[in-house]
Amino acid sequence: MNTNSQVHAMIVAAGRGSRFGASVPKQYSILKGQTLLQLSVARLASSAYINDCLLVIAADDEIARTLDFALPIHYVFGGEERWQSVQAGLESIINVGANEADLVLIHDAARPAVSYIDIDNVIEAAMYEPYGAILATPVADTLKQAKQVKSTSISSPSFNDNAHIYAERTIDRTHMWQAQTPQVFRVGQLQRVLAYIAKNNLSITDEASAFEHLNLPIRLVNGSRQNIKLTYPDDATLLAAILNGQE
Ligand SMILES: Nc1ccn([C@@H]2O[C@H](COP(=O)(O)OP(=O)(O)OP(=O)(O)O)[C@@H](O)[C@H]2O)c(=O)n1
Ligand SMILES: C[C@](O)(CO)[C@H](O)COP(=O)(O)O
Repeated sequence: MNTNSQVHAMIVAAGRGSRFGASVPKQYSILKGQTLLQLSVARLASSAYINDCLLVIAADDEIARTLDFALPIHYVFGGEERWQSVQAGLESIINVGANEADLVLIHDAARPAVSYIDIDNVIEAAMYEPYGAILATPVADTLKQAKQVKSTSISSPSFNDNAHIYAERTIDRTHMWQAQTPQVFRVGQLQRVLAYIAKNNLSITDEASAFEHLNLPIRLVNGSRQNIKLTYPDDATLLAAILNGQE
């Protein structure tokens, strides 16, 4: 196993942040005086394995290039789906000479609280893997599978008058983990599995899923529960508290 592979880092930042609902894409929300994107680049910069970073941005992004970053930056335009943004970034990395056995690290711009320890842990784990490794954390809460039921009773004003959500069943959480980023893969292997996703018109929400479609093993590295993704409005308060606590 090539345990001294070069690491090519990319941050995916081409999303719209629709669930967060801000006036600008959430990666440009300000916390502790910087955008989430700048904070996430700074976290990658804390790793000795990472010396520059590819930013995958939207074609109409007018903010990224106005910002200062803690690493030398290159840019590429993303796609409609997150995995297509990753694929665009990967093709750019390959086009500038990445080897098949090199490692590519993919991180969400929306996860600025990742620790350098976790970054180095997942990189070092991937160096001993033929396909890759991702940060993840065991599910802590009881998991419910939900179902929507049209309401027949007098609806409470706080509920949608047409339907309520009910618990259908509980999912055994014994072996359930929540995936995070960074996710780190062999360049050539990620290129192959994303081509499979595209060819078969499949939908995935993380790159590890593409390997799972082909029954290829991706190692889970236990990461901090502080590595949350800014997704919904009330995540901002939690993320600010986490960042303050990490000082
Ligand atoms: N087509 C896309 C979609 C998402 N992302 C990036 O992937 C990360 C995680 O995705 P998510 O949290 O879903 O971000 P958004 O897609 O922006 O959020 P939403 O689904 O609420 O619109 C974010 O940093 C986002 O910028 C991307 O680069 N390209
Ligand atoms: C990649 C990811 O952050 C792992 O949990 C997550 O899948 C991103 O999903 P999103 O719907 O694009 O936020």
